[in-house]
Amino acid sequence: MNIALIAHDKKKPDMINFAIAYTEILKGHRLFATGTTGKKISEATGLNIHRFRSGPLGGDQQIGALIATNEMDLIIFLRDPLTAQPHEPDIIALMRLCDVYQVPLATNLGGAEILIRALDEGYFNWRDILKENEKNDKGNE
Ligand SMILES: O=C(CO)COP(=O)(O)O
Repeated sequence: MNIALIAHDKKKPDMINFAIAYTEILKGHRLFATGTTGKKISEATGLNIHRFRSGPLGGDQQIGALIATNEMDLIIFLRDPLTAQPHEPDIIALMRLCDVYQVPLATNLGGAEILIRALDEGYFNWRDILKENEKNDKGNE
């Protein structure tokens, strides 16, 4: 599965602890992240992560573009609900696309824990079926 990991500055320690705790699960998947989040996670865990731009410089939109083509299967986005972000429209756009494409999204650690365990137990296999159907639909166009 393709997993995006994103955290606002005050949530980066939570994200790093999460990535350390679930390294064994995460390393079995393709990982993507916004710039600074990705750098910090790979420094802390050694995980191989494809890094996009930093969030305020377009990273959220880059990940959004992959959601729109159904190439993202899980988004863990530890948002800071108590600090204003200059790129709030990009954040809202990313979350909106998750809703458009039914992509599982966790915006806090509680949800992230549930989703990563569900992923590990195979509850995300429907994503493969969905992507396969989409490929077949395209082939029939
Ligand atoms: O701002 C972000 C998400 O909106 C995260 O960006 P960074 O990972 O570059 O800090």
